[in-house]
Amino acid sequence: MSALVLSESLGTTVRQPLMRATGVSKSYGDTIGCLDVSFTLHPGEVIGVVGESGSGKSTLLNVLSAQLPPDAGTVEYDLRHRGMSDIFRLSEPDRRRLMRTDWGIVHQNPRDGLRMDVSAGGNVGERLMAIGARHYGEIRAEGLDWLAKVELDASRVDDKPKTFSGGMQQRLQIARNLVTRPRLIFMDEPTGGLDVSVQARLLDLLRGLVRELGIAAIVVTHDLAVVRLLADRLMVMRHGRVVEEGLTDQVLDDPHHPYTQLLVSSVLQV
Ligand SMILES: Nc1ncnc2c1ncn2[C@@H]1O[C@H](COP(=O)(O)OP(=O)(O)OP(=O)(O)O)[C@@H](O)[C@H]1O
Repeated sequence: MSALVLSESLGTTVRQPLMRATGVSKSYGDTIGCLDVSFTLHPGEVIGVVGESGSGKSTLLNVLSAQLPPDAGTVEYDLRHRGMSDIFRLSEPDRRRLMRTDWGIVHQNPRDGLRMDVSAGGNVGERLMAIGARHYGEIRAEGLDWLAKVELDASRVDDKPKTFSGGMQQRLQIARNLVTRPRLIFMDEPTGGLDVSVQARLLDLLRGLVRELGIAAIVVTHDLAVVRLLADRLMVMRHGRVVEEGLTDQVLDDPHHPYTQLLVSSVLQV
């Protein structure tokens, strides 16, 4: 009997999953996006999804974040007042509320996650208003607090993100996502397209915030350095399937599947 089942039968505390994917598959005509993916994510846990271009990472992330319905399989999420629920069986307003209040999505391109014609403070503040905040002074104070957390100068609060550098935009996108204290964030290549030195600082910042706030995250990247730093667990994808999974350090230091061995060795050769 597994430890989990044993503890359940003994009535002791069992960690409730935050998200559970079961047999998730999605194809585009004859092309496989992802195939039969199953995993469980616990509160505060960070899972990295790696694999080469076209392996199905973005497809999986889009299904998990309710942006793309799967052809088969289920994605369940621990809703605050309803417990584990299939996200694709929720009504549209319920799903929108979940995405607005409990989830965040950090896009690779900050332009996809920010409103470029709204001030930096407004970008953060409007997320608070979307969950019911109304007091202007408090919203502005919280906005300034979050700009400081992501190391943006308070003097830029009224500037529009289109006047920011790529790294600054990405930090603002992170503030906009985290200000509502989501329980889960989805990140697609969060440091893609940034200079190496900017990437390192951003990763440090992200890691600190995710740990401090105890947020769970699913991070999709082809960059093993990103998951080494951020992820507790790894899933390695190839041709839409998960070919290997486990604790990040274990998978990267002692890869079992030949494809993972190739991925790891190709990075070491660089
Ligand atoms: N909208 C689409 N229409 C048709 N095929 C698609 C579509 N999106 C993805 N695919 C195909 O599905 C497969 C998986 O693509 P996906 O974008 O999920 O991979 P990925 O690992 O995220 O790649 P990348 O790292 O390049 O973003 C690929 O063969 C891709 O060509």
